[in-house]
Formats: sequence, structure tokens, C-alpha cells
Amino acid sequence: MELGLSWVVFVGIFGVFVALKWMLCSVNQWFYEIKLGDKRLSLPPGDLGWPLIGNMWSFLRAFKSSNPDSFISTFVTRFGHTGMYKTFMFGSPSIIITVPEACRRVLTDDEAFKPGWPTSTLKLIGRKSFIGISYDEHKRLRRLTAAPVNGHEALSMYLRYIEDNVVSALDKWAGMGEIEFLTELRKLTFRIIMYIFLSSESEQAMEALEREYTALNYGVRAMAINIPGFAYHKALKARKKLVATFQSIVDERRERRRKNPTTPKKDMMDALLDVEDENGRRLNDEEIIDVLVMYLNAGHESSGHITMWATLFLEKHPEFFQRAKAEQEAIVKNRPPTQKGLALKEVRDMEYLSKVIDETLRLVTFSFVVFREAKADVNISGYTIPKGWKVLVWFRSVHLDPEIYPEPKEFNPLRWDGLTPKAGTYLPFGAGSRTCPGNDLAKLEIAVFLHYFLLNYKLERLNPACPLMYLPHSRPKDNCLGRIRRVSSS
Ligand code: HEM
Repeated sequence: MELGLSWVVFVGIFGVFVALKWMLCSVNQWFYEIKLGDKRLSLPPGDLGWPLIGNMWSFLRAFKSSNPDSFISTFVTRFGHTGMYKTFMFGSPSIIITVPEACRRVLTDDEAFKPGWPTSTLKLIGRKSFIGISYDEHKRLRRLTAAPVNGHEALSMYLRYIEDNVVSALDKWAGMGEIEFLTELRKLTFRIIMYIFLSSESEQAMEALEREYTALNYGVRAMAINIPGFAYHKALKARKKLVATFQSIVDERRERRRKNPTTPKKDMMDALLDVEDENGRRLNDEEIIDVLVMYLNAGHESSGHITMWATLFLEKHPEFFQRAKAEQEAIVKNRPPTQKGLALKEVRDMEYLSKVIDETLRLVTFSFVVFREAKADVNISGYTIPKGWKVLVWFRSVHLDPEIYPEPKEFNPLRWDGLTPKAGTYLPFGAGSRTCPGNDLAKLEIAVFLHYFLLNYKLERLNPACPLMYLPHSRPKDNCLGRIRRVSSS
């Protein structure tokens, strides 16, 4: 009798629990979908998750596990291979897009979509950075800043600086014993971007700034919880310090230019101070600082990580390592004896190495997602993306789709033999008006590094089986602890 009663109580409690869960999981749906009227019927399939946090918990759980792709697989398993899923993430109702044609459409249709980064990210990167300003302002500032980092003339100018720094960094690391390879690479790429923007080389100032950027990045994909101890809180503090440092640099530069108006202009900071719009308006300090915060961040984290991954993949596959090394040896052998160092043309002719870099960019997909917002209701493949909803363009799924790239998790530079990717299937640098303006600079940095590394060095990792982390970006948990060993004196 007593047993029967406790069974009824158990079933009752279970029933209440299931009903409560169903109600809670429907709150977001009621709140965000009811107001769409009939349009809600053409939303892509999906699930808006729990109130307030939506699907953030499953996202973070997947990306903090050893299988980040389980996040998207869950949608595919539950709702089919539709390539578009409704969700609720980073505080907004959103549509995740995982197929090439739809990704391309979102990235290239500026009439229908604008940047849609979460407010928490905007607070970290700056409301006057490229992700916060108007369409016209973005166009103007992009025109001003893209050519000086990416054009042929610019790259020829930076090549020697990059090369000198790569050579001396490798030489220094070989004498340092154990190093965190990734941390050192980030310092190297940071030094390069600081030089381009601020002509600054003070070692101490750079190390301090780079540390702040590390904290800033941890906050970008974390939950926006501004409480001491949480990544987002630390990131906000880091931003404050970065802004204060850049403010003093701007003040000092303005002062120097006031005292010596005829000093030749040399770096991006000078260009930003000089630029005027059609009404003669110049950028104010906040605008300059936010552009700096954004560029210096985007301009070193990504190149540092991809350089590390390319090195690791080559070390893991001796046959690819040997082939890449042979190409570099041939370049040195065929060069006129009077030539000192690399020429830009030699870098452009590194056919095999460029496949290694393309494959690394695909397999790692440093920016696994980018954010847009629908400016009006948009129809893609029969599904509605409602006005005001965010669009999460999930590059990682495109690059790891076995239909597009067979055995997608294998590192295989040979897959690029004769392959010209179809539109939307290869997006390491994005597409459309917001394509990465530093793509050629990044590839140049990576190629120059690999040239010298392959010719003269090996990496011996301390924990080759070290587990990976996927947030904010894919990397070994130990930041690739190891030794750089010199293998020849050429
Ligand atoms: C391997 C290295 C790199 C990767 C994988 C990468 C990836 C990307 C991607 C995917 C975007 C598009 C974001 C979007 O569509 O919303 C982007 C934008 C951007 N990248 Fe890169 N990037 C790299 C290197 C660099 C470098 C070296 C710089 C600086 C010179 C840079 C500066 C920027 C800036 C400023 C934007 C924003 C562009 C805009 O909104 O108009 N990136 N990057």
C-alpha cells in the first residue's frame, strides 16, 4: 500500500517537472514567435531554448567539451539537414546558417543584413569600431585602412620587417628552452601589427597590451556576466586598460604633430588623424581608439593561432613537412646570390605552402561564426528570417561538411590540387563588403614564418597529446608548450 502511494507521488512529481520544463522551454517561443503572426509558420525548424539563456548552455557545454560540433549536430539530428535553424543565443532570437549558398547570401546582401554582433561584444570591441558604425562610415574607414595593410605596395614594405622579426624571434626561442609556442607567436604577430599601426616597438608596452588582449578575447564568446571572477568582467576591465593606453598614445601623437607639423606621416595612426569626411569632419579620439582596439585585436590573434596550427599540422605529418621544406629549399637554391632575404614574388610562388595555409585555415576556421542582423524580413530557401533577428553564419559547419570536403577533419593539403572552391564553400576570411581586410597580410606573415621554420627548426612539444580548447579559439590547453630546436645553420 505504502509502496503504491510513493509511486503515485513519484509519478506526480515527475509529471509536474516535465510540465514545468515544457512551459519554461516554450516561454521564448511564445514571447518571440507569437508577435510574428503568420510569418512564424515559415521560420526554419529549431528550438529557442530556455528563457533568458536560450541555447547558450548547450553551446558552451559543447564548445567546452572535446566535440564542439555536437552543438550543431544536435540541431541536425532533431530537425534534419535543413541548413537553417532557429535558436536563441547571446541574448537574441537568431537563425543559425550552416550551408554555403545561404551563408554567401547573408554575407553579400548589404541591403538586407547589417552587422549583428551581440551588445556584449560591441561593449568590448567598441561601439565606434567597424561592427558598430553606419554603412557609409564603415565604407569610408575601410577604404582608408584596408589598402595600407593589404595592398601590394604595403606588403612589399612590411615584408622586410616581418622577416627580420621572424628570424630573430626563432633564434631567440631556440635559446629559451621551454616556451609556450602560441604565446610567443602572438607576441610576434602583435609586434608586427603594432608596427603597422603605431610604429611602436617598445617591448614592455607591447607585452602588457597583448596580455590585456588575451583577457579581452576570453570575454568575447563568454556569457555576458559582469560579476568579478567571470571572463566577461575581466574582459571589460581589460578594455578599459587598452582604451587608457591608446588614449595616451593618441594624446602624445596629437601633441607631437602640433609641435612639429612638418614631421613626415608614417603609420596608420597618422592616416586616422588626417582623414576627413566630405564635410571636412575628422575622427574624434573615441573613433580612432575603437578602430585601433579592433584592428590590433583582429590583426594578431588570428595570425598567431593559424601560424601555430600550420606548424603543428606539418609536424604531425612528416610527408607534408618534407614536401613543404623541399619547396622552401628550392626557393633559396634558385635565388640570385646577391639577393638578401625573401622577395614578395617568391612568397607568391610558394604553391605547395599556400595549400598548407589554405588547408589550415579551413580545418581550424579561426572565426567559426560571424554575426549579422536582418534589416527587413528576408526569405532564404523558403524560410523567413524575421526583421531584427540575428543571423549566425556558422563557417565551421561549412568547412567541416563531408559533402564539400571529404574526410573533413583530416589535414590534407593535397585536397587543394586543382580545386577552386564553389561560392560560399570556403570562407576563412568571410565574404562581401566585410571580407577580412588583413587576409593577404596574414598569409604573408604565416608564409614568412613557415619559410624560416621549415628551413632551420623543429618543434618538440612537451605534451603532444594535450587536449584542445575551443573557446575563444581552438588551441591546445597548454598553449603548445615545447622547445624550438635548430636543425641546421643555413
Ligand atoms: C589568419 C588570419 C585571419 C583570419 C582567419 C581572419 C578572419 C576574419 C573574418 C572571417 C572576418 C569577417 C568578419 C565578418 O564577416 O563579420 C574578418 C574581419 C576583419 N579582420 Fe580578419 N582575419 C585574419 C587576419 C586579420 C589581420 C592580420 C587583420 C589586420 C590587419 C585583420 C583585420 C580584420 C578587420 C579589421 C575585420 C573587420 C572588417 C570589416 O568589418 O569590414 N584580420 N577577419
